[in-house]
Amino acid sequence: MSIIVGLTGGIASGKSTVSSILIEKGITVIDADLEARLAVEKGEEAYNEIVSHFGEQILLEDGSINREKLGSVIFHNQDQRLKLNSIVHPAVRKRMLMKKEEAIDKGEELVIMDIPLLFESKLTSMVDKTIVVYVDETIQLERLMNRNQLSKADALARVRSQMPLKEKIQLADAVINNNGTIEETKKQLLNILSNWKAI
Ligand SMILES: CC(C)(COP(=O)(O)OP(=O)(O)OC[C@H]1O[C@@H](n2cnc3c(N)ncnc32)[C@H](O)[C@@H]1O)[C@@H](O)C(=O)NCCC(=O)NCCS
Ligand SMILES: Nc1ncnc2c1ncn2[C@@H]1O[C@H](COP(=O)(O)OP(=O)(O)OP(=O)(O)O)[C@@H](O)[C@H]1O
Repeated sequence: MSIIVGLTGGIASGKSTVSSILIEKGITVIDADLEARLAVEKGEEAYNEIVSHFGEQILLEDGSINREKLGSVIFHNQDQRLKLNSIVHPAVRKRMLMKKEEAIDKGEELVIMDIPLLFESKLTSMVDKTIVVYVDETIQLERLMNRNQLSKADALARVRSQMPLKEKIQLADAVINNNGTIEETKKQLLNILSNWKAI
């Protein structure tokens, strides 16, 4: 029997950091951000729909999607964000479910699905248990501004485009507090998984 864990949190709260710890241990992590990138590559259906809705000005010279530009549109405009979600999310869901089935078929005992919008998109039925990676908003903004070279206003717009982390905590089976060091985060993660007898 496989146990499927949904790993979520807020933007820049530390999901990828937690995922890397798991990947190092040889555990399969299915990454929604990665699947979303693949789903909008040139030639994919979602790519064509994005170009027809957002126009060719959303493309780079090589014809691929200018992610920085698309981000600056959708993180400041809810209607455009919902439109992009409606184009990309069905393809992402399909890819994620395929990967999950593959992992189950291989007999993997623990499978992690790293899904930033797990609660917003009501995808909890895809998983058995949920972990939220939490950080205080001040730390979240600092890390996001540093990682993406964003202004405070742009970072705040991205944070505000998601369900507040404090609400996600209420919905989670387990919470990792990632305000501290990565070592502290790792300890919490291993503790949760061993309580669930997942490792
Ligand atoms: C807007 C895009 C082009 C920006 O690309 P960029 O390379 O700068 O960011 P990346 O894809 O790595 O996402 C970074 C983080 O932003 C947040 N985020 C991304 N898309 C959204 C969204 N539609 N709503 C809220 N938060 C989002 C997530 O926390 C994600 O982990 C890209 O995020 C995108 O295509 N988003 C729509 C698909 C989506 O919802 N992806 C999230 C998981 S399915
Ligand atoms: N405990 C920590 N201490 C210091 N820096 C950290 C810690 N955890 C994560 N970071 C840094 O914070 C940033 C955000 O972390 P990470 O990329 O793991 O977040 P994420 O939740 O995967 O983000 P996104 O939603 O954008 O995909 C990264 O630059 C990462 O190196």
